[in-house]
Amino acid sequence: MTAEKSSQALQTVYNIKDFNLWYGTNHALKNVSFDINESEVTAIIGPSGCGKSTFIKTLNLMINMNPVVKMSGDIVYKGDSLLTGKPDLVDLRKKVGMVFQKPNPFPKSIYENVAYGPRVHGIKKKQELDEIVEKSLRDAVLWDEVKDRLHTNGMGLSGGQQQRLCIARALATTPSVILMDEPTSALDPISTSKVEELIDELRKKYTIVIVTHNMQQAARISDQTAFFYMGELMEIGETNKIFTNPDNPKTEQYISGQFG
Ligand SMILES: Nc1ncnc2c1ncn2[C@@H]1O[C@H](COP(=O)(O)OP(=O)(O)OP(=O)(O)O)[C@@H](O)[C@H]1O
Repeated sequence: MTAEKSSQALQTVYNIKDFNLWYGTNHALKNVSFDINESEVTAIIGPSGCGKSTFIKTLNLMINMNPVVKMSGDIVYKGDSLLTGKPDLVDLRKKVGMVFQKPNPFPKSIYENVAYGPRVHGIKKKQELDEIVEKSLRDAVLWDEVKDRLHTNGMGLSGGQQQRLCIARALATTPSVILMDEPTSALDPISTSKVEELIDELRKKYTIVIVTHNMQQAARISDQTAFFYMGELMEIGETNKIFTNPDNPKTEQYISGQFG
């Protein structure tokens, strides 16, 4: 957390209130409450099965694709309830982009991967699409590597480049939030550090929520860290504090590698 950020009043992007989620009878998230602020990186950490992926998939309601899921409490996104309101899912996913664990470019050209979202949202003019593609690829720090081969297949890029292409694809619809579910776990160390540098750039303009198993990564890149354990939010706080002086003994045990 940078000093200048902590001194500003940050807007709340998500207000999560007493949120519960069940897969059938499996109570996967229990009474989770916390806020996610604009222009911050929030890291979600915790052992396997604690509900990290489930939680991040609720933030753009991707979780609704699973018919056995039931939810209670609320997740309020910029003042609108995602549970009791009637959110327009196309619009929500335009504003809340998502990047997954394994890079998943479409089997199309680099250009088409990035232009796809804006086209779906009604942008047809070639010049406008060209500008969006260039800007998104620049913002994803991929432009220089691909500008001479925009019309070759995105699947032909390296894993790390593919992940930055997926980030460019998410940026192309001008979201305000980017959700990242273990975005570097399939990448080599060099690609990982490139994506981490990119996250450090993106934090200036976007609110980022990242699930990670890598605690050094959470400590390096996030402003606040939420530690989940068996579906409960055990502790949330400023990242420095969570990693140096957590309040909850379970957090201490997890970050010191005693389980997980
Ligand atoms: N599609 C699903 N159907 C039924 N239960 C599920 C489903 N997805 C997850 N669960 C259950 O919900 C709980 C939380 O799983 P989730 O995948 O969110 O944890 P996680 O912390 O992301 O784990 P990992 O770190 O291993 O990815 C687990 O008990 C899991 O078995």
